[in-house]
Amino acid sequence: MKSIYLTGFMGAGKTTVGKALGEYLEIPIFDLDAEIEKKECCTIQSIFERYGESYFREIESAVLQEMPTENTIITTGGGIICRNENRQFLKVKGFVIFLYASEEEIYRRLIEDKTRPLLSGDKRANIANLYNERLPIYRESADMIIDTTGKSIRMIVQEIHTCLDSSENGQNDCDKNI
Ligand SMILES: Nc1ncnc2c1ncn2[C@@H]1O[C@H](COP(=O)(O)OP(=O)(O)OP(=O)(O)O)[C@@H](O)[C@H]1O
Ligand SMILES: O=C(O)C1=C[C@@H](O)[C@@H](O)[C@H](O)C1
Ligand SMILES: [Mg+2]
Repeated sequence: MKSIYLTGFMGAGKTTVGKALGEYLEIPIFDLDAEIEKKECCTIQSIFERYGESYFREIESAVLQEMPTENTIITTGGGIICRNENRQFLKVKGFVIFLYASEEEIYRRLIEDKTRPLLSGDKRANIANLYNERLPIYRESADMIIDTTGKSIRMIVQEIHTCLDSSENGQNDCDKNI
């Protein structure tokens, strides 16, 4: 089985859902942000502060390509779909599940968060700008879309499981209209 890559905006729940999905499906899981921090011995925030976003994006692409491409769940960072190189990699190597959440819900989930460098400053405006810019790209690069808005982690995991089953049977009608 090709590895499953969870994509979506910051706060969509990739890391949280991915961990629960890995436990449920008994599949190993890697979180790209955590792998980057391990490799650089440094938090994402410090990487941005010390070296800037473009350096971070280089490391992110390199780490993406180091991850197992079979029988694994990879929870990506919210910006993985920004680079064409990454989108091509995901398209060829993986099965991509876009975890959607409404902009309002993203804001609610991240209201107290101080760890995401791209949201420092005017959080509401930064979310709005990035969200509108990225939403079509998440959609286009997805093999499956799951709406997480207002759902518990358990519900989302079960929905993904059901959708994966129907996708294996040649059907994929999960949240196509988002
Ligand atoms: N379905 C959900 N319902 C309520 N809260 C959620 C849900 N999913 C995630 N959260 C909360 O939102 C916050 C962000 O979740 P998480 O870190 O998993 O997002 P992420 O998609 O991995 O973000 P990033 O792109 O920055 O890595 C956490 O506090 C998490 O508990
Ligand atoms: O959406 C983004 O661009 C990011 C999301 C996080 O997962 C981290 O990868 C980093 O904060 C950048
Ligand atoms: Mg995450």
